[in-house]
Formats: sequence, structure tokens, C-alpha cells
Amino acid sequence: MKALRAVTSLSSLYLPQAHTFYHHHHHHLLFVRLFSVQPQQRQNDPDDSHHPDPNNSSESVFDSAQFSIPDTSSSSTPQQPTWDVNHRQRVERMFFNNDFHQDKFKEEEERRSRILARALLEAALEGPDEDADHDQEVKEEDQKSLSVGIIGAPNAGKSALTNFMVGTKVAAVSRKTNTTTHEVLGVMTRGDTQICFFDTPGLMFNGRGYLYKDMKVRVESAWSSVNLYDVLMVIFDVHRHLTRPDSRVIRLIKHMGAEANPKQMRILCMNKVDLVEKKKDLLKVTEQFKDLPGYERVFMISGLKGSGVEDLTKYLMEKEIPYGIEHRLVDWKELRDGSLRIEQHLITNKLSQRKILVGKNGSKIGRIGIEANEELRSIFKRDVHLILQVRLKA
Ligand SMILES: Nc1nc2c(ncn2[C@@H]2O[C@H](COP(=O)(O)OP(=O)(O)OP(=O)(O)O)[C@@H](O)[C@H]2O)c(=O)[nH]1
Repeated sequence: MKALRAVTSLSSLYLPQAHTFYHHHHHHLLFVRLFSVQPQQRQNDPDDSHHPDPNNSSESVFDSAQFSIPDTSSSSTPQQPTWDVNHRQRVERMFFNNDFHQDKFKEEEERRSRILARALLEAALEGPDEDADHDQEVKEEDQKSLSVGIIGAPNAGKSALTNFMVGTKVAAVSRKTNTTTHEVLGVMTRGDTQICFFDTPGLMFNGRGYLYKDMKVRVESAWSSVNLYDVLMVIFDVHRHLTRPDSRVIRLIKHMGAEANPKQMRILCMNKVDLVEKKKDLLKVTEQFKDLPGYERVFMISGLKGSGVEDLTKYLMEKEIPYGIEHRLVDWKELRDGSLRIEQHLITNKLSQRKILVGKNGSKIGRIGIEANEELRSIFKRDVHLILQVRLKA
């Protein structure tokens, strides 16, 4: 039974739980290692080309028997964040110069999010401008983008964090107050993934000079659009929280963490840890918010000095794995030699999601499989033969 539970909760392997900063070291090693994993002897099904049905393609299958797990001692140097001014400018042109400043309702927000996704993709795919760098070529099917909404009180450190992540100062003048327009704070490009950070103003400190009616509409519209982000990052000033707690901030943290949202990952960032002298105090704060199931994870960071930011970035980069994937345990049995054989399907609705999960020549499902296999082995303390298959919902 325990085995069954462990396997059915395979999803938790891709979506680490809160408190995982305790296991961070382990996780980091895995992450580094997984990037160097390559299939050993992937068998190409000669029939592949004749099968338009993507569920029959061999690259969508991970079979642990085909992999060897490389040495943990090798590590790679993390890439530096790059700030692609051209992408940002194009996105801004396409996205914000249109008529989005009129506050409309949900359809409008959804339309906006679709347009943004397309704009990001197009910006990434367009040929380089005359003065653009020629360093990257990203094919459409390899391009991934992740939208991250950042919620925090004024002064929580949203800009400082984004600036640190994207590696360049975001023009402070471009930020408006008294508006619920969700502005792009910055776009970070690493390899084939773009992470777009949005400001989400108007959510808590909404009483700045609006007539009540107008304000109410704006606040509602701001809340509904928050649900469109892949990731929601709630950020607060932990130094201030320890010295002068703000009940509105506490309410926001609790509200956002109250319930898990299956369509959105939420993380809590304790910012400005550099100002906290007694690090023990940080644990007190973690303790205070530990019963909030809505947060996948808590990060302790200094957006200004950068501590913890690399972890956060890595964590976000892993989120290219789409949410809402169904896991189906197809078969599991104990073999005579004591090992386990587990077969699991990952089922997605969309071809695009399937592509992301499979990765180039099966690299992503391979990575997931290796990680899952290791975890299962350490849970069961025995050899595990794991077979994963990515399928499209029929
Ligand atoms: N010591 C320290 N100061 C920080 C940190 N992050 C931000 N700050 C400072 O806190 C102040 C507010 O930071 P911002 O990044 O502008 O905050 P914001 O959330 O974007 O604020 P609004 O624009 O009002 O929404 C600035 O003076 C930053 O320098 C941090 O990690 N450590």
C-alpha cells in the first residue's frame, strides 16, 4: 500500500513540497546530474515514421533499463541570467501599446494572456534585429515560457528581485502606481526557456485615490487575472515582518496560501534576509506560515544581495513541466529477485504539453524518469525498473 501511495504521488517529485529547502542540497545535486543524463541505447522504433499517433512514438517512453546514472561528482557551472532587451521591447510593443489599458473583464484578461504568450513566442522566434545578438536560435517546439506574477506590498522588494534575476535594471519610470495594469517587470531568458515576471498591483493597497466603485472593479479584475499566471510568487519583507508586522501583509500571505491551486504553483519568498541578524528568527517566521498548504515551497532570499536567488531561478526553470498532468499507475509488481517493476503513464491534454514533457529526443521524460527512479529506489531500498510513458488524452 505504501508503495502504491508513493508511486501515485510521483507528481510530488516534480513539484517539491514546502519545506524542501531543508533537502535543497540533495535536490541541487540531482538537478545538476539530470542535465548530464543522456539515453544510453534508445531504441528507435522503425515504425515511428509510419505512425502519426504520437502515443506510439518511442521517444515518449522512459525505461530506466536504458539509462545509466552518471557520477554525481561532476557539476556544471550555472549559466548567468541574460537580459534580452529586444525581447522585452518587442513584447512591450505588441502587448502594451494596444488597447489593454481599458479595464475589462475576464475574457479580456484571458485574451491578454494568450496574446502575451504569443508575443513572447514570436519575439523569440523573429529573426534578430540589426543590432541584436546572434547568440540564440530557438525552434518553436523547443521554446518554453513561464509567466510569474509577483505579489507583494510596496517596498517588499519586487523590483530589486526582478532586477537581480534578469541582470539589468528595469526602468523604474516605467512602473506606474494607481493602476491594475500588469506590467512586465522583466524577462529572463536562459537557454530555451523564457520567464516573464509581472507586477500585480492593485491587489491589497487599493485605496489610493479611487472612487469606491471604480476601485472595486479594478480590484476584482486584478484578482481574476492573477489566476492566469503559471506561478504566483508572494514576496514579503521578512525584516519588517519581524520588527513591525503588517496585518495586511499577513492576511495576504495566509489568503494566498490557504488552498492549493492545481492550476498554479505558488511560492512564498521571505525577502531581505540580509537585514535579519539572528537567522533563527527566519525559522520562527517559517514556522508561523508552515500550515499553508497552498505554497509549494518557501524561499529565503535577498533580492538585493542575491542570496537564495539562484535557487529560486533554478526552481522556476524546472517549472517548464506543465501543470495538470494526470498520472496513471498502469502496473506494478514485485519481481522474484526482489526488485520492483513500475509502469506509469503521464497523460496530457495538449500536444504542446506532450512535446514539453517528452523533450528533445526524449530528454525531458528521461530526466524525469531518472529522478523518479532514484527517489523510488531510495524509498523502497531496492532496485526499481521504472517505465514512464507520456500519452495524449484520447
Ligand atoms: N537590504 C535589502 N534591501 C532590499 C532588498 N530588496 C529590496 N530592498 C530595498 O527595499 C526597497 C524597496 O525595494 P523595491 O524593489 O523597490 O520594492 P518594490 O516591491 O518593487 O516596491 P514598489 O515599487 O513600491 O511596489 C529599496 O530601497 C530596495 O533597495 C533586500 O533583499 N535586502
